[in-house]
Amino acid sequence: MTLVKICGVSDPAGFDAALAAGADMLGFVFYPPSPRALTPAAAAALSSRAEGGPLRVGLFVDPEDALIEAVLAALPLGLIQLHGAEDPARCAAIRARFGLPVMKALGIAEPADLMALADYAPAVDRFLLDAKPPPGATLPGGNAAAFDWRLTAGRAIPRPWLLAGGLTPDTVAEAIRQSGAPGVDVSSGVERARGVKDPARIAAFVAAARLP
Ligand SMILES: O=C(O)c1ccccc1N[C@@H]1O[C@H](COP(=O)(O)O)[C@@H](O)[C@H]1O
Repeated sequence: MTLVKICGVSDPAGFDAALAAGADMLGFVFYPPSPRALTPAAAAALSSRAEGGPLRVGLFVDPEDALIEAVLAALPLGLIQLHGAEDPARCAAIRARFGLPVMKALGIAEPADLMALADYAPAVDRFLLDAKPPPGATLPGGNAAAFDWRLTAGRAIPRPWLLAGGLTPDTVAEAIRQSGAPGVDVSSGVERARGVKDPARIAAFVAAARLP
């Protein structure tokens, strides 16, 4: 079954909808410039709405250790997503220091971009393959931009991976078919306004991703 991550959950309605829809992973953004950013305390309050359930993922962009420490003091995470310019050594250091699996996001626009996967593979547990930020974008992700899904078709990706970037309830099934992705991640495509999750779109996205 396709793994589904709903990212940028920032209010109770979005959290409850992702839970009810059966998402596998929930992403909390700890990157202040994002419209989806949470404080550690706000994320802890949201996360405590349910025991167990989806894996809680902390999304960071070139974080200082102190930020990760502050987040982990407030709530447990199951996975650290690194969505900045962290190199393999930094990924390995974060994984070792915090004893948590790491998912590295990489921007993909052309076949050559997939060559970086081999360098990162020993240092990380998962990959998230996203579009590169479009010109003028101020965030490194969460821009509703897609890359050519055929770039990963038939490619051996050296870690479990999620496809991200511009996915929506209407496109996710075709994206999975074209890319061969074993999992998907979405933020903008399940929002009714930038940074505001839409429960109906979350339900529709998870259902569409799980279609046979
Ligand atoms: O969502 C954000 O605000 C964000 C900020 C900084 C880095 C990454 C971010 N989001 C990640 O980007 C992917 C793709 O987003 P979208 O679906 O195209 O909007 C998202 O799944 C998050 O993992």
